[in-house]
Amino acid sequence: MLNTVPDQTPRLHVAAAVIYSPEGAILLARRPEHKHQGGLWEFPGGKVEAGESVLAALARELQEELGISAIEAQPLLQLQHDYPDRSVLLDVYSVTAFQGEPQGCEGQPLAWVTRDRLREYAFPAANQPILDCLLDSAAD
Ligand SMILES: Nc1nc2c([nH]c(=O)n2[C@H]2C[C@H](O)[C@@H](COP(=O)(O)OP(=O)(O)OP(=O)(O)O)O2)c(=O)[nH]1
Ligand SMILES: [Mg+2]
Repeated sequence: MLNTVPDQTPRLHVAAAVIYSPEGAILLARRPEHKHQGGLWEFPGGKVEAGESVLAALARELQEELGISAIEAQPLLQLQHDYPDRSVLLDVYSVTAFQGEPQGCEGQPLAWVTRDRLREYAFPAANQPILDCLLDSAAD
């Protein structure tokens, strides 16, 4: 008999931020080795909790992971990616103003990177459309 149970892996909803310094550099954080996609560089953020808005999740994650308060955030892009072990929906925002000095509150290394050097960092596979977007952008 055919297995008629639909293959529906729940998709993990994640809010992530492309955070700009006043000089236009972008903040990257290195994921801890033991986590999913560990050791790779990411745009800070994390899981949207049940009943939470994406912007509230973004603000909460930036506070928890970096100790900063987002002041201005604009939607940049939304993308889906299926890893062998997990499916994600990344909701990516540009954060162009924030309060506080970002710190790796969870011990994660941080790097301020100019757009022309983004290619030197290893990202999770899901991030390719974000990088394409940032590298294609003719803005500033
Ligand atoms: N924050 C972030 N997550 C990303 C990026 N690219 C990418 O594939 N992901 C994936 C990795 C993870 O599977 C998921 C984020 O989940 P996470 O485990 O970091 O979530 P979290 O910050 O809430 O962490 P935790 O409390 O569950 O430990 O999204 C990215 O650029 N930024
Ligand atoms: Mg996170």
